[in-house]
Parts: sequence; structure tokens; C-alpha cells
Amino acid sequence: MFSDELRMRFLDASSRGDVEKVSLLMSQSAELLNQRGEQGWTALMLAARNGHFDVAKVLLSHGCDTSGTNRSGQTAADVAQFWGHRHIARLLARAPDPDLRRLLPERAAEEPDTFFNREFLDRMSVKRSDSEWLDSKRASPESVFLLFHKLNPLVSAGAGEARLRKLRAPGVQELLEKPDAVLVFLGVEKREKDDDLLAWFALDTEDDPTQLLKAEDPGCFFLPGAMPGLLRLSDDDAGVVAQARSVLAWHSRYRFCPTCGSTTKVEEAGYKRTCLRAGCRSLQGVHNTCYPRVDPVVIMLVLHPDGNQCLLGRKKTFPPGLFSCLAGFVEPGEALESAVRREVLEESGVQVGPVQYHSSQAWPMPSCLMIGCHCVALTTDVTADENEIEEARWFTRQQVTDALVKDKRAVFNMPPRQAIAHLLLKHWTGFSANL
Ligand SMILES: NC(=O)C1=CN([C@@H]2O[C@H](COP(=O)(O)OP(=O)(O)OC[C@H]3O[C@@H](n4cnc5c(N)ncnc54)[C@H](O)[C@@H]3O)[C@@H](O)[C@H]2O)C=CC1
Ligand SMILES: [Mg+2]
Ligand SMILES: [Mg+2]
Ligand SMILES: [Mg+2]
Ligand SMILES: [Zn+2]
Repeated sequence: MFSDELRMRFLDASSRGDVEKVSLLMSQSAELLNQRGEQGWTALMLAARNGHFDVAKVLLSHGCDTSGTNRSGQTAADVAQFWGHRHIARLLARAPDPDLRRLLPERAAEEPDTFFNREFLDRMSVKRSDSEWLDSKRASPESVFLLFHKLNPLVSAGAGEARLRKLRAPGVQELLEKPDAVLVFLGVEKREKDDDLLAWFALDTEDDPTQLLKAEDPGCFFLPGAMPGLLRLSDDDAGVVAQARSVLAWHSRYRFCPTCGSTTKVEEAGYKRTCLRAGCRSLQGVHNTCYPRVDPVVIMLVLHPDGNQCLLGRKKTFPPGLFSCLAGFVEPGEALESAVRREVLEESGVQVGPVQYHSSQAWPMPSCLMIGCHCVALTTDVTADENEIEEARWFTRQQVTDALVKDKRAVFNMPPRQAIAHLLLKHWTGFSANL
């Protein structure tokens, strides 16, 4: 127990903004945290009254109560708002109620084996500037060439799955000689001996070379339609296609210098485009415009504060019955947590409190990085943004489980197993079986 004097010193330090003293006193007695002084004011209210952001943060990090009111019926957030300390009001608005944080699922023990993430090549970026080595690998009859046409990979159909068709140097010689051919070095397959590295390349062709290839393999074709076409790939092939398709898509869309509009040349084995106009600003220093782009997208499973429901939405373009997690592009100058809160608010009108990262996924359509999160809602009324979302609503854990096991009671269809949305849902329900 603590003395009255200690309590007064604690409240006084909070009021004055003395972070060190606040921390020290709390280390002596954790029970000080929610104590009240005159007129029922807590340390958090006093910090909020006087604009002491750091004190408020320390108190919150110890899990102090944010919902209590003083004798005038004001919460700490009301006090901060009234006295114009907006940064503290914002901090308090998003302050995770410790009970809400408890609704987030436990972190997975293992990194999930996510579709598009399985990599078996060593990218060996150090070799991208070794033109002699690259030339020898390009000419080697053993090297593997993946062929794309309009960004669709060449495959042969197996039982249900499409398997990548691996071509060798003689088979692609004619295509490589075309003036607009773009060749991307993907990496090497490690083999028994270290000096015996099997190189993989990707090549996109403008003209449809199917006729040329049919002679060799009548069963091969370019897998049409990124979605759902690419989901027909085997788990083993999907990762290398994600890499190749994203880089090839960048070449097809960024032919000219983004800084001055001049023509560019391909360098670093397909991983750089350099402006050909002497004096272009992009030639001085390092510029991200010269390198393949990645667009970060947050995708989140929003959990209801009752802990038993989650928010899913339907885009107009989804197949009938399908509901999935809300998602959206991260905007410039924005943290992931802010992007999660903004996109959920925009698309559903729901306010989000605590956010927890789950895992990420390469999504080569054409070059997204999906950043998967669980988060907990602070409000529950849903107003779908009609421009983007046809419908958004809460589903119970039981309804998600029914959809996962494709039970006849299921009221909606799950996103496909290859999508990170599926993993976020599955993780939340606690399912570990390989459904
Ligand atoms: N793997 C998965 O489970 C899922 C993947 N996705 C992917 O995430 C992407 C983003 O989700 P959305 O809800 O569409 O985002 P969104 O909610 O931010 O809305 C898309 C709109 O944002 C604008 N925008 C801003 N930055 C953009 C950029 N860098 N590229 C393209 N448009 C941009 C465009 O006007 C576009 O129509 C989708 O395009 C889709 O490929 C979406 C849901 C599930
Ligand atoms: Mg969206
Ligand atoms: Mg959006
Ligand atoms: Mg957006
Ligand atoms: Zn330029």
C-alpha cells in the first residue's frame, strides 16, 4: 500500500509533466496508476489537462484506465479535447483498452507457408552486375527460361494444377534476339556442388509465340487472367511467378524515364532502368524511380469488441457469395496502423483501436505487398462506402467456421486458400487443420 503523500506526489508529477518521476513512483507502487485526487482527477486527466503527451503515453503503456470520469463527468479524452491538446486527444482515442487488446488472436508460432511466398531460388543480387557471368548463364543450355506473354506464364496443365513450362536456351534463342525482349535474371537453384549453379531467367514477349512452341509441346499455353488464373499454379511454382511477373509488369509499364520521359536502358539483369538522356536528374544519386516498384497494401480482419464477430466486405467484382477482409493501399507518409484505421473507416465507417501485424504476402497483381493484420473495432455501426464496397457486415465466429469447412449452413463463401485474407480468418477462428 502507499501513503497519501506518495499519491499526491504521483498526481503532482503527472500534472507537471515529470515523466521520470511518474515512472519512478509507479515502479515503487503499481497501484498508483488509477488513483484519484481532488475532484476525482486521475494522473491521466492531469496530464491531459496540461498537455503532457509523454506522461499520458507512459500511463497508457502501463494499462491505465481511460474510461473513468472526474466529478464533472469528463474522461481524460474530454479534458484533452477541451483544452485543445489534440495530439493527446488522438492518442487517447486510439488508446487500446487492455480488454480490447486481449481480443487479438495470439501470434502464430510459425511463419505461415503462404501462396506466392515460397521461394526456392537464391536471388543472388550480387551477380546482377556481373555481365560476363550472366552472359555465360544466358548461353548455357542448362539454364531455365520462364516465358510470359502479356504477363501470363507459359504452363502445361496437369491434374487440376498448371505447372510452369521450363524452356532451355535453344528454345528461346529466337525470342531473345528480338529488339524489345526484356530478360530478367531470377536467381539460381542450389545444386550439389557450390560452383554448379543453375540459373533461372524470365522473358516476356510481345507477340504470341504459342505456334512456335506448340511444335515442341502441344499441351502448353499461356495461363490467362491473373485472377483467378495465377491461383491455378502449384504452391511450388507460385513464388517464382510472383517475382518474375512483378518485375516484368514493371518493365511493361515503365518503359520511359519517370523523371524526364526519355528512353531508358535495362541494367542489372532486369532490376534497373537507366535514363539515356545525359544530364537527367535521375542519373545523379540513387532514385527509386529506376528500380522495380512494390505497392504496400494493408489487409485486415476487423474484430468486433464483443470478441465473437468479424467484419467482412464484398466488392462488386467478387464472385457471388464471396466476402473477404477489407484492404487498401498504404498512402505516402502513412504508417501501417494509420492505413488500417483509415481504410476501415473509409470503407465501413467503423473506427479501429488496437492493430496487430500477422504476416505478409507477395501479390503479383501486378506488384502488391499485402500486409495482413488483425485489429479490434471501437465502434460497431457499419456504413459501407458504396463506391468500393457492395456490402460490409459482421459475421460470427460460427459463420466463419461454417464457411471454412464449407458446411451446408455456411452463409457466405471464404476467399480462396491462396489469399492472405483466408489465413487471417483461419487464424482468428483457431483452426489449425489443413482445410
Ligand atoms: N490477397 C488478398 O487476400 C487480397 C488482395 N487484394 C489486393 O489489394 C489491392 C488493394 O486493395 P483495394 O481495396 O483495391 O485498395 P483501396 O481500398 O485503396 O482502393 C483502390 C483504389 O485506390 C486508388 N489507389 C491508391 N493507390 C493506388 C495504387 N498504388 N495502385 C492502384 N490504385 C491505387 C485507386 O483509385 C483504386 O481504385 C487490390 O487491388 C488487390 O489486388 C485485395 C483484397 C484481398
Ligand atoms: Mg479497399
Ligand atoms: Mg479503400
Ligand atoms: Mg485506398
Ligand atoms: Zn530521365
